[in-house]
Amino acid sequence: MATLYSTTCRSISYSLTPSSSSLSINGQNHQRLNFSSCIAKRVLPAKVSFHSRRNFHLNVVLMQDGAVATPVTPVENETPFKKLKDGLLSSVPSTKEIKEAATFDVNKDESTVSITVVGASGDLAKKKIFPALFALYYEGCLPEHFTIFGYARSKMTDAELRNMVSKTLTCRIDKRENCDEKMDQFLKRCFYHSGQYGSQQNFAELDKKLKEHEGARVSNRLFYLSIPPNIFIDAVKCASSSASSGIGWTRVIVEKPFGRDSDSSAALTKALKQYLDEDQIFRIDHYLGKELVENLSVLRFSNLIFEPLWSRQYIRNVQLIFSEDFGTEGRGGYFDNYGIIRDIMQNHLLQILALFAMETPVSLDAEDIRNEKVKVLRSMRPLQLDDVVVGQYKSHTKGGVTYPAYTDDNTVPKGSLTPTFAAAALFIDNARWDGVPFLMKAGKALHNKSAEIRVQFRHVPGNLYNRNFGTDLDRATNELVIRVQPDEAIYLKINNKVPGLGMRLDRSNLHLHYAAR
Ligand SMILES: NC(=O)C1=CN([C@@H]2O[C@H](COP(=O)(O)OP(=O)(O)OC[C@H]3O[C@@H](n4cnc5c(N)ncnc54)[C@H](OP(=O)(O)O)[C@@H]3O)[C@@H](O)[C@H]2O)C=CC1
Ligand SMILES: O=C1O[C@H](COP(=O)(O)O)[C@@H](O)[C@H](O)[C@H]1O
Repeated sequence: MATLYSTTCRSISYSLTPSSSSLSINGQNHQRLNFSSCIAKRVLPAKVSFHSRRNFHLNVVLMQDGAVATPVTPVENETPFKKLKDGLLSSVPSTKEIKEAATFDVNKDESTVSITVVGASGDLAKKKIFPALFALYYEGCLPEHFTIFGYARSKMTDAELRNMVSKTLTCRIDKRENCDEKMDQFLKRCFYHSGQYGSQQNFAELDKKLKEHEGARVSNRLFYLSIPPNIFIDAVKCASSSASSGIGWTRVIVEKPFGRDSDSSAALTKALKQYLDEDQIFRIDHYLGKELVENLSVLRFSNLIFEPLWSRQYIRNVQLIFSEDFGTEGRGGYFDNYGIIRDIMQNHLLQILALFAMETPVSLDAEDIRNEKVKVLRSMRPLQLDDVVVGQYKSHTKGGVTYPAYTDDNTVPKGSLTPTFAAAALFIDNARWDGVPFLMKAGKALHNKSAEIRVQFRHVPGNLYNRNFGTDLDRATNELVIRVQPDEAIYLKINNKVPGLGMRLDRSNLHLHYAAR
């Protein structure tokens, strides 16, 4: 049993059992969660964009859990690769295309790419960025001449960085050939420089080291900001003044959250633009690169059976669910300033919602998709406090192991009221979705790690078979489940006759299980 408080800090009770949980929003039981005990499969983000002196752009999207890094305004001299397709699978260049383009773009020019992971000692760098860079390397999609630098305040040698990174590298599931050898080669290309994020001198030292590796080649530089947002500007200022490339491009990948609210987001953009042009800034949301999120639009727009059902006429509610089975674990310095709504809902879940609910875009071009997403967002009703529940995880003991409360984390201020759990009912006031609740639920330190989209369809009116189910109408509702992670799957719950004599019905799953493909 966890105690939650609402946004006005009223105490309410929320019961959570290992197999399911039920949450009441607006007096209705909208939420049904099935927590399975699947083991989380680590996933990798990456979308790196290279740009040569000839202004040839290459957006490399390779990872099963890749991120979509998008400059907001289009860049001149666009090639087909430049147009990011905002998470649509069919729009992403194949590995072969990427390799060919990488060879054409970078190697022919004998240019080099230096990737600096700013905040290399942190969670994101360890869990996602280095593994993603290795996966790019493994697939042969990094240019011949590249160097990776970790940059953070922590004191570390190159060898210590390599040791840290090596613990998180994995080979992609189906390709293990030469993996150890490739890892060794990759690690040899990784270096570390310790420095403060606001120190011009420390970035100038980094610049010197980068130059040693780049030699006389055209040097393109990418800075990946894997740091808490409050130090983005310091780092960008120093990187652009003291460590940007003299004769190649310099680009910066910025992680979410892009501010705490509309004003701070605008202020962040304004501040970034003091040092960078818009086409140097790549904002990233790694959920858009997850396989099943990419597949969402394919599922909708290339299967005639789904699109006609995709509206208030047939859909009762849509649930967007994120849960993690671990807490902040030392990330409190960042997390406590943001909370679960800004950490997960406002970006990852909202992007999925927009992709789910948008009208058919004119084309798969990024601008066209963005336009449709914007329409969805503009049609959304401002969230009412009564439609939100927030909570914070407490300490509990399970199987003899005691798990800490959020406020037990040393990096979390004592007495913090920052929510680590939130559930909200959102509404899109347009012709397609009027009255359909989009239920978001996100939490840390819950029973399992998973991310799902659940689409619950309406009851069959006057269902002939009602009595075969008794009065439990929920049991008879069709449900489409898109399991983003772990163990990616799409399944449709249907009612079915139990084979044999008589007329007994049960629920069956029409299943697309990725692991079995
Ligand atoms: N973790 C994740 O899975 C994801 C994170 N993100 C985003 O990535 C960014 C980084 O996240 P994450 O890696 O989790 O963050 P961390 O809290 O792990 O911070 C990264 C590094 O930044 C430095 N740092 C931390 N706090 C401060 C501070 N107050 N002042 C100066 N330096 C600090 C630390 O390095 P040192 O002390 O060595 O300098 C730390 O190792 C955030 O914007 C987050 O939203 C996005 C998607 C997923
Ligand atoms: O953006 C974030 O995402 C991670 C979860 O990402 P996943 O790909 O592992 O599901 C989350 O842990 C982190 O708090 C948040 O900043």
